[in-house]
Amino acid sequence: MPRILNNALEAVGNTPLIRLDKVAKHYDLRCNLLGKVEYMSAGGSVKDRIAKAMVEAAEREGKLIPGKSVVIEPTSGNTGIGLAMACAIKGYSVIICMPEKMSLEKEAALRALGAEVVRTPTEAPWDSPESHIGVAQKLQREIPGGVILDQYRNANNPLAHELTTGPEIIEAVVSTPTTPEQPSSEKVDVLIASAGTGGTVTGISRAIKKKHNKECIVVGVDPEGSILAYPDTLNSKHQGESYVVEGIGYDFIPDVLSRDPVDVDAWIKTNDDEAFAAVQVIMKNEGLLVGGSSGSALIGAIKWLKETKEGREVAEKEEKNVVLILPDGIRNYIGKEWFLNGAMRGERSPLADTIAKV
Ligand SMILES: C=C(NCc1c(COP(=O)(O)O)cnc(C)c1O)C(=O)O
Repeated sequence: MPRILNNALEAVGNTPLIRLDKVAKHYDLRCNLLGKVEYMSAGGSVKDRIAKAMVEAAEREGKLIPGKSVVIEPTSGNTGIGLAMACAIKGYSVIICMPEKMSLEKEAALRALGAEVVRTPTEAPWDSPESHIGVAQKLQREIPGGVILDQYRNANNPLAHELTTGPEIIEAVVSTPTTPEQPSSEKVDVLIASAGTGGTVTGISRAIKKKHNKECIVVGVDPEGSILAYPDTLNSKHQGESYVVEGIGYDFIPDVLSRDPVDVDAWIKTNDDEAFAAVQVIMKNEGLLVGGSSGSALIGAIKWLKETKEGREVAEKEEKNVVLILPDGIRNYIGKEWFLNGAMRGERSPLADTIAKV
C-alpha cells in the first residue's frame, strides 16, 4: 500500500519485473522473457541495494561515525551514486574513485549528490597504485576517518541481492499465476545477469537455488576483454582488449563473485556492438530506457537461448520464465556516442518521410 517514506533510501529496490514480449518476438523466442528494471530504483541502478546495505552494516558495526567518517569507494559509478545518495541522507562525506572511461553523466550525478570525484587511468591494472582501487586505498591511508566499504570484498554486496533482488523476483513469478494467454511454470527457470563485482548474479542465484528452484539455470554475462567468465578458456581470445560498455567486466576476480558452477551454471561473452544494438531493441520494443549493460544481458541471453542445447530447449517452451537483470538506465549515458548513434542517427520510422513532405 502507498505510504509516506522517510527518505530516498526507502525507495531503493522493489523494482518491477516486466514482460519483454515484443523483444521475445523480435528474437523468435517462445519462452517468457522478464526484465528486472533496476533503473526504477531511487538512485537509478541495481547498485543502490548494495550501497544501502554496506552503509547500514558499517553503521551497525560502528565503522561509520556521523560528522567524522569519510566514505571512500572505488567504483565504475553506480555504486558510487548509491553511496553518495546514502551519504547525502545520512550526513557522511564521500569520495568516489572512478576510471576515466566512465561517463561524465555519472560524474555529474555524483557531484550533484555532494561527492568528490577522483578520476583514474582506465588502463591501470586493478592492483596498481594508480588504479581506482589503488587510489582509494591511498586516500584512505591519508585522510582521517577514511573508510572503504569495498564492494569487491564486502559480503553485504551479494547478501543484499540474496535478501532483496532475488526474493522480489521469486515473489513476482510465484504470485503471477499461469493463464492460457500467458502460460507460466510459476518458477524462475533461468536467471541471466551481467557481471562486474559479480555480487548481483551470485546473490540472486543463492536466493533462487536455496529457497525456490535449485534447478534454475544461472547464466553470467561477461564482456570480451574481461576475465570473469568461467572456465578461463572463454576469456583468452580477447583478454586485455578494451571495451566501451560500463559497469561490467574486470581484470581480476572480485572476492564476492562465485565462479562455482553451483552458483553460476554457464557464462556467455558479449561485445559492445551487439550490446548497444540490443539496447535499441529494448527501447524501441518495450519503451524501457535502459543502459548499456542491459543490452549485454539481453544479447547474452539470446546467445545462450539460441546457441546452447539447454538454451534451445528453454527457448521453445512457452511456460519457461527467463529473467534478465537490467541494471541501470540511459540517464548515465545520454550523451555517449554509442547511444546517440542509435537514437539520433539510427533507423527512422516511416513517418519521417511523411513529416519531411509536410
Ligand atoms: C561495479 C559497479 N557496477 C556494477 C554494474 C553491473 C554489474 O553488477 P555487479 O553486481 O557488480 O556484478 C552491471 N551493470 C552496471 C551498469 C553496473 O554499474 C559499480 O558501479 O561500481
